[in-house]
Amino acid sequence: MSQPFGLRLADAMAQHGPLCLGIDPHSHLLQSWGLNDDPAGLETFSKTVVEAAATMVGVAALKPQVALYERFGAAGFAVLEDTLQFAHEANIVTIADAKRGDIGSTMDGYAQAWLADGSALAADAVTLSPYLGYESLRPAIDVAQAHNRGVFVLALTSNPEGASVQHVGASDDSVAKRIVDAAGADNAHADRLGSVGLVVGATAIDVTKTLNIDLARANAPILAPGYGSQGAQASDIRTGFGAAWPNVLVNSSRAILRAGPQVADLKASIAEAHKELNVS
Ligand SMILES: O=C(O)c1cc(=O)[nH]c(=O)n1[C@@H]1O[C@H](COP(=O)(O)O)[C@@H](O)[C@H]1O
Repeated sequence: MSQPFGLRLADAMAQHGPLCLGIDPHSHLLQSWGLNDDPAGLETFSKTVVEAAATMVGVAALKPQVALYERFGAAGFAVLEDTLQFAHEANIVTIADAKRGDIGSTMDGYAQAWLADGSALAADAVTLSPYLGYESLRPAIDVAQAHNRGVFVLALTSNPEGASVQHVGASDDSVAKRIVDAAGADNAHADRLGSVGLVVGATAIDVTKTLNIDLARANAPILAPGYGSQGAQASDIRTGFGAAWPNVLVNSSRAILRAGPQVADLKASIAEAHKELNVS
């Protein structure tokens, strides 16, 4: 990769808008597409989604959900490798949603798998969980920077259970605020947009105000899941993120994927989300 991840993502968002399409091959979706819930079905599903995204304007990034490949063991990982490669050849930014987090010494192993050149599983970025301590992620942040790749660190997740950990510390010193500040420090010297991203659920935007979190200052790409199936509305997301909105990548998975299996129907569903989210 010749440019830092943050710049590459900013370019993709300038070209395509703020939509990230999640590739979440749930068993029930494979079934509704008329596919078997097996590695062959997984492959057809994944390739169809990449094909739809690759042949239109509107998808800034693809985010395969690793757990839904991992459930098929080695065969699932082989399909994930091919899917990442297919997206790469189509010039689409990829985010492996693996939510990894470990003590520093073994975190490097995950970093080598998801972020190092030459690894078949390497994506443009990977999601990370900082709940063993933000600094335990340092090996992955370093590998990402060295290879012009990126990370998205969970700060305020879209699920209701996240509050019991992430809101601790209340208004001025919450756990989530510390994560956002730490990412901001890592992005301080980046041009335009840093490569240490944050995950802030589209369903959790209001909390950023009660916790006095200034997302725009972090200079971070912000992955915002929760649009579509989890109920967040496009206009509320745009308003809610305020000054940080230009950095926000809004994920939608099931709400778009259920339009399949025809590529044309998927494209229509992507176009609808793109239109809803796009301010221009
Ligand atoms: O890291 C994520 O992508 C993520 C973080 C979060 O807080 N909430 C969340 O829903 N996600 C992921 O985003 C996707 C949401 O899928 P849909 O609800 O089907 O749009 C799933 O792959 C989730 O694992």
